[in-house]
Amino acid sequence: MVKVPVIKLSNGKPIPQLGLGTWQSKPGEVVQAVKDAIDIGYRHIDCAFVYGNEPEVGEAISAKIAEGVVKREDLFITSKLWNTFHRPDLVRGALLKTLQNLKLDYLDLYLIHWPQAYKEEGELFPADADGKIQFSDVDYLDTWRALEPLAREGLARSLGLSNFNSKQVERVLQAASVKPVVNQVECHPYLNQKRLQEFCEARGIKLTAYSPLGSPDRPWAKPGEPQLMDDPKLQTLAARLGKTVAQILIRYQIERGIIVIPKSVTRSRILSNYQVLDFALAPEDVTLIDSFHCNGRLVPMTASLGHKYHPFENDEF
Ligand SMILES: NC(=O)C1=CN([C@@H]2O[C@H](COP(=O)(O)OP(=O)(O)OC[C@H]3O[C@@H](n4cnc5c(N)ncnc54)[C@H](OP(=O)(O)O)[C@@H]3O)[C@@H](O)[C@H]2O)C=CC1
Ligand SMILES: O=C1CO[C@H](CO)[C@@H](O)[C@@H]1O
Repeated sequence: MVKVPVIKLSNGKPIPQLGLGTWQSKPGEVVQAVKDAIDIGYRHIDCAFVYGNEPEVGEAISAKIAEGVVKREDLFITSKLWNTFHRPDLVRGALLKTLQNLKLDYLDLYLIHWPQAYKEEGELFPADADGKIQFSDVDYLDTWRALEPLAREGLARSLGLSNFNSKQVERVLQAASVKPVVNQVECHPYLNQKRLQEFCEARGIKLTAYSPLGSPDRPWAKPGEPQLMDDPKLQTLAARLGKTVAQILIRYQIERGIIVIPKSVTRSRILSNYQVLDFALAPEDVTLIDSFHCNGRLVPMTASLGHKYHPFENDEF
């Protein structure tokens, strides 16, 4: 099978352009999903503490290393610092906990999951009596400065951001001595992130596309809400090319030089999502898909609207 393209990050480290997402992959399903993915050829797994399944992802990784299918150095493992651990004195412990969960001694990439912090040392979604998330005003620059020594120590080979808007990215770049190399953001045809991609790439930061299939299992989707993969224009294109809509959506990001991390716990889909390496989209098809952009954000993080660092409230991109 054709190999997944590898992108060189601005710090010289390679990242496989296609990875497996793990949000909402239940502990009982994710062990097999990650094992299947590694058997199929995936070498990049996207994790996060808040997904609640790092121990099981780690179990699958350890099993495949023990079987001799892969070596640790063949894998690219990303995880993310959750919002309740932004306070500088909590950052090291959070990373060590993630490493312990994943049974690893280093991560390839550690991201600040969101720029906005939540009240520390309690629930991961600390809510008041009315169900409103309780914020913390820790500045993400202080969080970043706490991450830098951990990268120097080798606990994370690269550092990055997630859900940071262009102004927030710039603010980190101005303060950072270890530069962020990735910004992981929602990205698919309805929200193609063209401006953010251009902005970040001009500054040595690659985008990773999350929810590339439109996250049909997102918990806040309203019943009957149209799904990206059901879009008739995409279905027509997929039929013309003899591919599935999911394959078109994944290949779209590969054509654009964006890293892409579709999630599935279904072996047949994990396989077909990987079978995107032996065909290309014509430039006019990429342009056609680009034209579907409608600022259609599917992960708006409404729970923390009003936070001074909410990335999607005040700034254009
Ligand atoms: N940094 C951040 O804030 C965020 C990061 N992420 C990351 O990005 C990953 C991907 O995004 P996510 O929101 O999960 O959504 P995706 O867009 O990857 O969609 C996942 C859903 O699509 C289904 N699916 C997968 N492949 C196919 C296929 N070939 N045909 C039909 N349906 C398919 C999956 O079902 P099934 O599993 O049942 O097969 C699942 O329901 C996450 O898992 C996570 O790792 C996501 C959101 C936010
Ligand atoms: O990665 C993510 C998916 O789930 C979380 C909510 O539970 C989001 O906050 C986050 O962006």
